[in-house]
Amino acid sequence: MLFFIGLDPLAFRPSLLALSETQTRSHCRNRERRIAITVAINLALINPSTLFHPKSPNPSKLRAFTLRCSSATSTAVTDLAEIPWKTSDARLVLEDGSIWRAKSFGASGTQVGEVVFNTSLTGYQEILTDPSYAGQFVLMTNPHIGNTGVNFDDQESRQCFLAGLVVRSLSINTSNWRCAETLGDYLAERNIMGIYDVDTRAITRRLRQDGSLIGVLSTERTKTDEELLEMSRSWDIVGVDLISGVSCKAPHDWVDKTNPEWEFNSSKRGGEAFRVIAYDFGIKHNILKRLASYGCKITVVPSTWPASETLKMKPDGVLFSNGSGDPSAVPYAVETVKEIIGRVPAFGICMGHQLLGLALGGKTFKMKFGHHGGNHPLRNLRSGHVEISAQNHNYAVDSSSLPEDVEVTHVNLNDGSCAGLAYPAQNIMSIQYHPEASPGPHDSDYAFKEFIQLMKKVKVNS
Ligand SMILES: NC(=O)CC[C@H](N)C(=O)O
Repeated sequence: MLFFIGLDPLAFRPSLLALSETQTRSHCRNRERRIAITVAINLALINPSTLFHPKSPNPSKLRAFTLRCSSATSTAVTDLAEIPWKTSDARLVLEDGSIWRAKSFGASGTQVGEVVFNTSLTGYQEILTDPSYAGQFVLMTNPHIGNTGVNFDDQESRQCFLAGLVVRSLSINTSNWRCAETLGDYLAERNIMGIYDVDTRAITRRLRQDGSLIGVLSTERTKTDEELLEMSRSWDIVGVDLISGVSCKAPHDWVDKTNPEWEFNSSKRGGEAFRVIAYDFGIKHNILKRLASYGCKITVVPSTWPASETLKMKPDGVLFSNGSGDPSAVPYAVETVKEIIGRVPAFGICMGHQLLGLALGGKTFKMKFGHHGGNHPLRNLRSGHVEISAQNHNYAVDSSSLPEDVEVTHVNLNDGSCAGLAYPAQNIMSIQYHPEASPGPHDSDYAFKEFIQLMKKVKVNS
């Protein structure tokens, strides 16, 4: 390990830095130019006498190393994702009147959305491409984001639907062998705004205290704070149909292109085949991948696909997917669910769970700040087991509004909210969280197996 006083490339101030020499050498060899640039900047700007090597202080060795890094990267200086000395050029104006100055990355412009915080430590790319985040700014509580760049295999849908990304510290280095481009470039190409160097802890505390807030993100100097505040106060996400903007436009068969190397628990592939119709309210690819892995042949249909057409296709089961926005704002989807349940086994995930709750006669409500992250504990009330789950929702089913014969199967252990339902008489099961995770722990993967067993039971008895 190398310790030295150097220039913190993010804060642009001298700090005590630590680098693994072996790691840094291998980064240089493996064309990881950005970390080499950081090393070169830091080492070039300091007096070798301030270097401290715990094992063998050897300034000449370090100077030689500096030169190697500098020459390896001398043409790459303009490649830096963001220049560290950039000053704030963006504002996040929240509806409560607070103004947060930040630095921009990705796209520029002005964008309105609901600010939510996500506590996942990893998986920012899956989060960016989860359609359930449509209309929302995702604030990552993990302070360091962007260090693995992005690749094109980990996307959860065809595009980024979220309103923007808020991070504390944007990594100027990308270090991962799968990295295809930097996070900043990826967002800019998709016209998604991002900000960094903003106090994400303070914003998170505010959201926890006051609940989710609408905000406006802007890089436009011509817009006054008052104009942006007015914009945030005249926009709302409640009661808006967001699923029609994220759903596919036509039915299509899911072709699983997953490289088996990346597949979680692929041993079940090739088993008994079940024909599943998956309603796309903003479906994540990993739900389809997991179903395929359990032996399902899947046709994905748009959110407006008539129930009568689905029933004509004679599926073994229907999946109601995750999706964006307020479930009570899409009565047409609730009607479709009502027409299907009782005729075919049904499985609802997140938005699908909420729509099933409404179709069964229950009510949904908006939570204070929702659940977004990969560390939510819940209890399976049937088995008594506790699972750590991946969650992403702002609405929930009100357990007390459900008819008596609907069973609450899972409960969130943080706030006691309804995390799962079953209505055995109609072969219905649903969960508020994400058994496919991505990102997140795989404790709940067994839910797919239970859906398979439900379809199998009905198939055998029919
Ligand atoms: N992931 C989801 O399906 C989200 C469900 C719903 N849009 C909510 O925020 O509660």
